[in-house]
Amino acid sequence: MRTDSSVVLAMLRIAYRADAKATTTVLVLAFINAVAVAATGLSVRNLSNAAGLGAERRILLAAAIGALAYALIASAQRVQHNLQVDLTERVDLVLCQRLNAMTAGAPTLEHLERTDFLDRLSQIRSSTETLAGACWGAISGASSLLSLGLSAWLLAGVHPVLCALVLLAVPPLYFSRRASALLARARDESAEGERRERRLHRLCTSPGAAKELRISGSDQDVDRRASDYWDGVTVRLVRAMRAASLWQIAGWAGFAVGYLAALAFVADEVSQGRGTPGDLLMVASLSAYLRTQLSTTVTGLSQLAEGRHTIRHLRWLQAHTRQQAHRGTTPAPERLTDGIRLSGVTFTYPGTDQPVLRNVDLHLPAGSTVAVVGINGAGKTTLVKLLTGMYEPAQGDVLVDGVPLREMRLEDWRARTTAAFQDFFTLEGRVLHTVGVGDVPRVDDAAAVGAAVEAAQAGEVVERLPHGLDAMLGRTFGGPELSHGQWQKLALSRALMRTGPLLAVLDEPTAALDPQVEHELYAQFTGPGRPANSSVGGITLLVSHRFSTVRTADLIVVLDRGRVAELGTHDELSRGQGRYAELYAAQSMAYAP
Ligand SMILES: Nc1ncnc2c1ncn2[C@@H]1O[C@H](COP(=O)(O)OP(=O)(O)OP(=O)(O)O)[C@@H](O)[C@H]1O
Repeated sequence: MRTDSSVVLAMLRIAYRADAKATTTVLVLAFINAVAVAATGLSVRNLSNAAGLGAERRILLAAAIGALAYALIASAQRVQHNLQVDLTERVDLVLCQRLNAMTAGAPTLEHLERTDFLDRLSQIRSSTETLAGACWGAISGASSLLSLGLSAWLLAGVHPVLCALVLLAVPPLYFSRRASALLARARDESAEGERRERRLHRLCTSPGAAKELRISGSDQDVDRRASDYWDGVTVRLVRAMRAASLWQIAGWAGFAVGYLAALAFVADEVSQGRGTPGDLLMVASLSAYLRTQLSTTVTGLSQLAEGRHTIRHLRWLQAHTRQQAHRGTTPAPERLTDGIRLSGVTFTYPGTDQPVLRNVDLHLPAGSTVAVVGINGAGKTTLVKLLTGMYEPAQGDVLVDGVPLREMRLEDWRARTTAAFQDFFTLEGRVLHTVGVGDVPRVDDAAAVGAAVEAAQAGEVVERLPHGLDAMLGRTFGGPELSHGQWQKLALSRALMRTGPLLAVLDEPTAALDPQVEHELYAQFTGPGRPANSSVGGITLLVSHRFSTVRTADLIVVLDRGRVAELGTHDELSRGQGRYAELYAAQSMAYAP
């Protein structure tokens, strides 16, 4: 009950802020509607009784009240409906904005990789409109209950037993509640299947994946698997809907029996001379309205139940993101003197039980270029995620000049870092913007963007475009589509936009580039043209599988199954008998004549 009222109040508050006049009008109209229904019943009775007596003035008065009540019901309902539709859209927009702010504003990545978070998010996304409309459902329900009360009072005037007609509301209301609970449970249980179905069907329709799927002939297989999930979801939902309909039919059947019994009872009373034909007409008229009112109440309550269900998910998301909030307050340093240290860092991804990094102790000296190497799944990217504050270690600390990252203002630290990843994103639109967002304050600074493009050896990509930095990119924006490698060059340019970062991460940012460009870029990243300026003690961290490209780094870290297996310069490590020497020899052999 408390949840119901809090849903209604929360939605009303948003609607009132969006349009105070419209919200107040809806509330007033709902009240008018409730009173007008009782007035029609009263008018029918008086009209019939006065006609029997031939009292002209009473007939006129009753007819005038009836006409006014009918007119009010018809017009108030229409206006109320139109206002509600408009307000629902506006509340829906506010809810979507809040949802986006909540998911995009969370400082870490954890929530985006948790399936329970994503399932709830997708359920809310598909129900924001219902949630936004839940308060109108409740208001219509309240208005109907008021008119129900007034009708009961009028019916009691005919015969006290007729008060019991109000009890006819109980079966439809009770059974509709059960039906709503059934549907909500089925939707929750279908969330996982829906997520998998969407993922697989998206795969079938994305051009990137479609190439491989067509060649291997597995498109039909993936489509069939997606369809199996779809069928599973549909069967479950249809079954729940059928059961819910049966509950609702049972409720209305109870109402119909009671309605007929009431009419028969009053007809009998009239035939025995204990009532007037007007009484019979009023009972028939009020009972018909009663059914409409009840139907509105049932729909309103179902909407409210769905809204309650959605808001529970919403509150869960809010609590989760609040819990994730980064509480660090220490400003990031202007320059590094000691560097970054990992002290006893252990990390396990949420929802898994195997640590990916285990008890890592590591010092990345200020002003150095550090290369991280290791086989697939060794934990290189995970290390990068911890250094950039995307996750917090379960144990141990990441210390920036002695200050734990969890105590530092994360937005400060992020403003002093830059990164390019192997799985970069393609931001379609103007080239200037695609690259410039790497340093938002200078997003429109053509000179800065031009310099970053040159540093990433992407000048040739831009020169070929019809309007250079002003050209539009991507089919969505009516521009040309670039090759994967060309997009990667622009992504690298984006990462080189920030000047003087304290940490510059290059996590396999050249995987799609030709070997010559890759070699030149790595020579630049480990030489004087490194992205992190050594005058502020900036650290350049390179992640690579190609040992030949990282040999000039000041320090090489070899990760193996989440542990630091070796540490040193290329000369030191290649002279030894360890993993680095072994992998380096294997790669060199592959290139030997
Ligand atoms: N979001 C995630 N949730 C759960 N486990 C993950 C997640 N991301 C990575 N892992 C696991 O963590 C381990 C290390 O992954 P990571 O991406 O850090 O390796 P890597 O050394 O960068 O590999 P690669 O060279 O293939 O890029 C892998 O075993 C992987 O399965």
